[in-house]
Amino acid sequence: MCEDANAIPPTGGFKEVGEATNRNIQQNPYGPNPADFLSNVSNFELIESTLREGEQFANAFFTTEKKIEIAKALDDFGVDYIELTSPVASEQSRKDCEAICKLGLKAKILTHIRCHMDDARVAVETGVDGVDVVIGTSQFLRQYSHGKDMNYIAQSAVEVIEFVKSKGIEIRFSSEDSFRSDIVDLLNIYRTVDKIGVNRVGIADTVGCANPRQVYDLVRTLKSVVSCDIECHFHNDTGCAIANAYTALEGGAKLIDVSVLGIGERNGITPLGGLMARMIAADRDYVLSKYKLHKLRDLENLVAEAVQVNIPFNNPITGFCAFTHKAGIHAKAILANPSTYEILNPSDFGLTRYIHFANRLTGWNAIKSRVDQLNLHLTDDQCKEVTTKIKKLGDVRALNIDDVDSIIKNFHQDVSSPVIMPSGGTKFEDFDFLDGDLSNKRQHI
Ligand SMILES: CC(=O)SCCNC(=O)CCNC(=O)[C@H](O)C(C)(C)COP(=O)(O)OP(=O)(O)OC[C@H]1O[C@@H](n2cnc3c(N)ncnc32)[C@H](O)[C@@H]1OP(=O)(O)O
Ligand SMILES: O=C(O)CCC(=O)C(=O)O
Ligand SMILES: [Zn+2]
Repeated sequence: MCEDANAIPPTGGFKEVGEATNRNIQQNPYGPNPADFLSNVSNFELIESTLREGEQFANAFFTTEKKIEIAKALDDFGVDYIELTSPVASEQSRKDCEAICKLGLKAKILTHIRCHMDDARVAVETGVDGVDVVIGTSQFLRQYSHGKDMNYIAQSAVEVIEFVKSKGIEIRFSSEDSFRSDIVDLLNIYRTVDKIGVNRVGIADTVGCANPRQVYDLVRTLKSVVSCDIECHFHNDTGCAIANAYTALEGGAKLIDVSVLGIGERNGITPLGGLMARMIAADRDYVLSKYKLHKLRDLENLVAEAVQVNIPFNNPITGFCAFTHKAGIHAKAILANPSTYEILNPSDFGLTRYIHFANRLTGWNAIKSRVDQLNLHLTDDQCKEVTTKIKKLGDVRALNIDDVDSIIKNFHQDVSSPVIMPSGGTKFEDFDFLDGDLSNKRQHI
């Protein structure tokens, strides 16, 4: 049976291509597409917004101490930027921003403000490394939020950007609700702010309406009119936040906004963990060189506890069954080579895989590996026979690991010292020992 995930060759499961030389070239089919010549899939950065967008999550209330703990954990994980709530949101928000700036973290600290000089004046005094400025450009927001036209937006953007730049700190300009904004308006405003030396421009899918093709097209178009970096922010209302982030990088965006578990307004934004899952499939070396992935689970637990939610069962990487294999066909192949049914290697995240064999979908290969683990000796035919018994009980009720182990041990005992019945047959005590809870049904391999 397979030892652990470290036994998988790093390129396990990938196609070998290239016959021109004697060497076979290993190519990752899930990596950057050479046709995306502007792609930043292997060169992306993270703007971590748990302490800004995440604070807008319905359940979030972060004390100063909790913010500091989260900021330190994010920094330790290796995020490039940490974005904080606007210092004009409240007195405590400003003080917290100043306190986090004083921590001396490796990550650059940003604060997020409206496109207004009143906010900018406060922001630059907090000690941040950069300011993220945003203003709505869609008809909806222009009419119902701030009520300003594109000329006014351009003027105030230039004023705020020049002011922040004069303080020697980074400045990003973003249009809110970009995907429901007029493309000509968007390109004009981005061209204007790029000309005056903004560090980054941002695209925001504020309502989560965009799909990956729209994202790719907008990023590619924007890339052709600005020379600065492009940052993207995706809400997850229609379930595209991770896919949109990936496609944005393919199109040439450089920075992606994320939050731990995706917490944010409504159902949130691109989750840090989910994006890590996507990116490690694309470029494992790059991701491992930058981010301490084995800290992900603790980081998610920290934030989940702070905002009083559970880690979703189907969360990428850290969902309780993210590396659990159940059906017999899967289990057999996984035991032979985990790459058969895993695109991610759990050991990259400090995690382990499991075979769930205590159920009626199990197969004799999984049971045989359990027999081996129990240090018992049964022939293949005997393993098949005991598997039939396990499946039979599995048809009656949910099983746990003790159920299966008891069936195996009894079977083993009987075949080792058979009870001779009057008819000359062999009797097995089948299921009379079965009891216990239904937890712990998994076999760790
Ligand atoms: C999509 C996003 O997530 S953007 C980030 C959202 N973040 C926040 O809202 C931070 C927390 N917010 C707050 O604490 C408050 O909303 C504050 C302090 C920013 C403003 O509070 P108030 O002055 O009481 O205004 P209120 O919240 O009711 O309305 C927002 C105001 O900002 C204006 N505004 C909204 N967006 C922008 C913008 N991008 N640039 C400039 N002004 C804006 C609105 O016109 C409105 O102004 P009004 O006073 O003329 O009505
Ligand atoms: O500043 C940004 O780019 C995004 C702001 C935001 O949270 C949003 O538009 O959803
Ligand atoms: Zn948002």
